[in-house]
Amino acid sequence: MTISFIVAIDGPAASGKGTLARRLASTLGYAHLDTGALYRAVGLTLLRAGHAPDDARAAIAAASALDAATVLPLMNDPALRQDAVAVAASKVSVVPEVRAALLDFQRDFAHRPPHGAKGAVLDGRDVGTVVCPDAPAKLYVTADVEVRARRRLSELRNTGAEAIYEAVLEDMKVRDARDSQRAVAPLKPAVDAFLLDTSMMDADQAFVAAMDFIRSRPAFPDFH
Ligand SMILES: Nc1ncnc2c1ncn2[C@@H]1O[C@H](COP(=O)(O)OP(=O)(O)O)[C@@H](O)[C@H]1O
Ligand SMILES: Nc1ccn([C@@H]2O[C@H](COP(=O)(O)OP(=O)(O)O)[C@@H](O)[C@H]2O)c(=O)n1
Repeated sequence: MTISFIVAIDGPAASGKGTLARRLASTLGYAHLDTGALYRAVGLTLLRAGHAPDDARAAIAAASALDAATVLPLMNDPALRQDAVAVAASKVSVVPEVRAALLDFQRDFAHRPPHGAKGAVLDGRDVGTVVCPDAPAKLYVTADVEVRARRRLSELRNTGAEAIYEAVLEDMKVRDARDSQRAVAPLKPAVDAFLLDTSMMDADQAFVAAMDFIRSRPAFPDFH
């Protein structure tokens, strides 16, 4: 059985992880998992059931109830991209049992990617540090918070949402702080991660830099 080549991409909100991960996965023929969507799915489930996102018991129950059949339809729900759901995700994700309930799904995806893919690209906050600490290619994608807020602002406005820069910036700072200061699986670069600051890079430049890094990894199987 061939070993799945795992690419772990972590970083704060709107740094460009998802854009990069999707493009790397399609170029390499690998499967892609947006791990944030799992936490968003838990947050959205709570909001829709009328629970507060900091209701740990409800969050644990929702995370434990998620399986491939229930999470996949949620992953494509446009409501997942709302900022209120990102905030809810950030609140449920501080609960250790929520993280534990989602861990096997992420690891199974990475090590046995669907459709017989030869590798997997996972993006999130703790992929290179907790989910797949042995991943042969780890990237930490970041950008100045003002740059990220402007990117998230245009992303939200493109979905028709009313968004104000100052509010998006403030929300992002609060969420980044919660993600990096939490006791369990805090957001931080793995010691062996390639640091990619996209503040002055467009998506193409970030992609080229990431591909160069991945190709340089000793375990990277040539692909044609
Ligand atoms: N390098 C980049 N330069 C400019 N805009 C970018 C870049 N990477 C992504 N974007 C845009 O910024 C927004 C957030 O990117 P995304 O990949 O969703 O970030 P993340 O997954 O880290 O939250 C999206 O609208 C995306 O098109
Ligand atoms: N591996 C992950 C991915 C997301 N998350 C949480 O889920 C929230 C939403 O993640 P996301 O990747 O969808 O958020 P953006 O980076 O797209 O803004 C994050 O703010 C984290 O609090 C996490 O704790 N661990």
